[in-house]
Amino acid sequence: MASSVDKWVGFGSTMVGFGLLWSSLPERVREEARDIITSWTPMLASYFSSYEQITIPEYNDDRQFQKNKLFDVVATYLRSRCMEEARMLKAQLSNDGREDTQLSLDDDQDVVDKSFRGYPMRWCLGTTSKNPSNRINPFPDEHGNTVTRHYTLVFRKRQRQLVLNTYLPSVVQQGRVLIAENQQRRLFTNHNNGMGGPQGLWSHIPWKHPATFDTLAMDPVKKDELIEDLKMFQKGKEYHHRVGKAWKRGYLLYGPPGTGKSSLISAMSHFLGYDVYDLDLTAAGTTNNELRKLFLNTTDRSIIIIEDIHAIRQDLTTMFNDKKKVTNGDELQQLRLPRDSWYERDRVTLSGLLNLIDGLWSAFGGERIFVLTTNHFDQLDPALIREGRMDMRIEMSYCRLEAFRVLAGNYLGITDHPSFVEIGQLLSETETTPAVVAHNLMPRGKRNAQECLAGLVQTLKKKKKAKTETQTSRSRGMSPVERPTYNLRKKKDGRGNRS
Ligand SMILES: Nc1ncnc2c1ncn2[C@@H]1O[C@H](COP(=O)(O)OP(=O)(O)OP(=O)(O)O)[C@@H](O)[C@H]1O
Ligand SMILES: [Mg+2]
Repeated sequence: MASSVDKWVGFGSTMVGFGLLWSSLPERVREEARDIITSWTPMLASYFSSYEQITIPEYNDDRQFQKNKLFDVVATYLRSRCMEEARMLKAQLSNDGREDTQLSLDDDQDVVDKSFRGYPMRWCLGTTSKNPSNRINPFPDEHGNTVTRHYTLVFRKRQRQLVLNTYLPSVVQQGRVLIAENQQRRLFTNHNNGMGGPQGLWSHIPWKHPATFDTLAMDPVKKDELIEDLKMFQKGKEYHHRVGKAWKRGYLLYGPPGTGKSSLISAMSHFLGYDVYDLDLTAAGTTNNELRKLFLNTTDRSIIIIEDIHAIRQDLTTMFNDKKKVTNGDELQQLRLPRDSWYERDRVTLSGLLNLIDGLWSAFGGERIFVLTTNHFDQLDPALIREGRMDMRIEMSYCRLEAFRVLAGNYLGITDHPSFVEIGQLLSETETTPAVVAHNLMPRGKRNAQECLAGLVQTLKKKKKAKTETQTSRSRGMSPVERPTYNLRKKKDGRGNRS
């Protein structure tokens, strides 16, 4: 039996023989052999290794430098789950207008996510330096190469199916929720932004409206019902898919000015973590075609609002009806509309709008909410509000005691006071909007809570008196404007005599 020393001697002479053979080969053959060995090495290594890896590059493709959304989702997930054990961190101010410091992993930092059923998932943030394939090179290193970052997830081979089917989808889901929670909401508008190109269809500013469901004064039953509905909608991806319905929902908010329709939209946006798109159909140049483009350029998880829909309906219907009457250029001139735009396809029409809300186009993307608002429910076209198109109609009405308690809590920090009984009674006898109540509760100068409440009582009493007077004049068949004139005449005639 050969000793171990003999084995090593045999191995050494084989290697020497191989070395001599290698050096006797021509340079070209050696280069080719080197290339083949280099290309086979990772394959062989992965064949024998018990680990696998998935790489998530920061950019989808180095020609366009389009950001890979998954990269941001993973970064956010790791930031919240695995930061504690990381030794090398980077800090920056968040770029959404807030002043928070944001920590993230530094390049080449490894972390292990232990939250997945006890299986260690190793993540590493690495960098790649490549020769740019074209002239665009936004991130050059000192050699002119393109430097980009990527996350690598390393896991055991036998966990492959588990990672692909369960772990990664859960990282994506949690990362998206965290992004939504942390992100500053944005308010988009299509109104006269004056910017060209597809990026310019919408311009946006940070969404700063402070109203939330906690500060919103409305019927508590209706509020709870709406919150439940929103929760169901958010969780409804599977459901909508199963029943073959686009994952979208329509809400119609109606009620007098100052009853909180816009405040409710703000509360919905904060609750869901969605951006808001304020779609102004009367903005210059908005046509059916433009409307589709605008819609295609909204993101998932967004609220698309169309305010004062009753006014839009009138515009649309008027245009639609007038079109049938118009036969020549002179009539177009009379209507003062540009000649070129006087074709249905060049205008926003009711059918164009309905197609967007409920037709084929509405199925584009997912998790979108349409909110239409109006002060004149009775003027709406039935087609616009038919069942199924607007899933929920929410009436925002005048302020009553329950809603008042919320406002008193917001503005004065109190939820009960002896004057609440009288205020509740006066509110039920008048048509007072939450906006008017809120205005009266605003501490002006050195007014304390007691004085604010007393001021509100005075305002409500005046409103009640005015209402009673109006009702009395109506019952006598006179308008309140006529009454003073009548009284004057009654006092004196033209010559100064009493009549
Ligand atoms: N229900 C409410 N809860 C809390 N605050 C309210 C409510 N309604 C009105 N307000 C107060 O009045 C202001 C105006 O309300 P908001 O803009 O939401 O009314 P709106 O119904 O959208 O009115 P409009 O029909 O004129 O657009 C709000 O900024 C808020 O201060
Ligand atoms: Mg409003």
